[in-house]
Amino acid sequence: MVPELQKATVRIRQPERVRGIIQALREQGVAKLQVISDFDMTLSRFGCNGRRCPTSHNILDTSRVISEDGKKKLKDLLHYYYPIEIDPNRTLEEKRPLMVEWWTKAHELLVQQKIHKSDIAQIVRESEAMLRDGFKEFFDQLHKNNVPLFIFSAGVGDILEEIIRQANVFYSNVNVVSNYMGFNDGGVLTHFKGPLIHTYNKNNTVLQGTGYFQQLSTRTSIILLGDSMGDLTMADGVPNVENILKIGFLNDKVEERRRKYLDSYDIVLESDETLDVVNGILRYILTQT
Ligand SMILES: Nc1ccn([C@@H]2O[C@H](COP(=O)(O)O)[C@@H](O)[C@H]2O)c(=O)n1
Repeated sequence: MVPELQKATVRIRQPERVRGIIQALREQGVAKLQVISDFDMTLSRFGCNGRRCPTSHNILDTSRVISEDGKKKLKDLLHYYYPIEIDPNRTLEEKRPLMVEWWTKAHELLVQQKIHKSDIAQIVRESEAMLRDGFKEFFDQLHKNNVPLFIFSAGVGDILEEIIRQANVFYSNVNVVSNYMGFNDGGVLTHFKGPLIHTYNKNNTVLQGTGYFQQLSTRTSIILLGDSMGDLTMADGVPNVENILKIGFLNDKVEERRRKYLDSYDIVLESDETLDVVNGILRYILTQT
């Protein structure tokens, strides 16, 4: 069916169920399909040559437009809050207020840096941002088949859009909801536009008023791509879901988090820096029989 599912990085708790969902997605056809994806560490790489790749926040935090003092403070926040974000022993209820705290403090520090809108393209060009191997085939397949791709990100929208633009895959079928920067008339960052999106509120509550999923009410087949427990709720606002395939990238603390990921995602990809499996599934679904 999908040869890529034999890769050593693939783990599936219920293979028969997964086969059934993939078959149903194919039978329902391309006209009913939409893809909902996280960005950081899902469409972008987690690591490269033994080093961590930056998130959209990290790209900004470590860039030349941030003062040394600002960089230190942002790094301290990361070192304090990231272990909390990925801690498998804390509940989502415990994590939520702490994530709001992290994002709020980080955004306040960024606003103090007087970042210019016109610097963003260069900041991204100079960064180590990397999309996962196979990204071109992924974006191209969806675009050619008019399949909507909804990127739901707790990162920085302006940065991630620029990454996708510089990779030449920001096609008309791509829609992004994320934390966007607000600039004054002089092009200087003054605030982040609301509602604040963090790892654990990626659901309908922050999509109120966008009408995005309502416009796609005939797209009842879903492929969801994520890398955290928070990403599992990204499709909650989609009306009348018929079939949903949840694919999770397990990037960090693999052994500790494996059980939770296997219980929550249909397919778990362990330390896999590619989109091979996703592309294989899309090829199978999008191939007309
Ligand atoms: N100041 C921050 C805040 C968050 N992050 C990381 O960005 C990721 C974005 O969230 P997604 O759920 O959309 O992937 C998140 O995993 C945080 O670790 C950051 O680096 N700096």
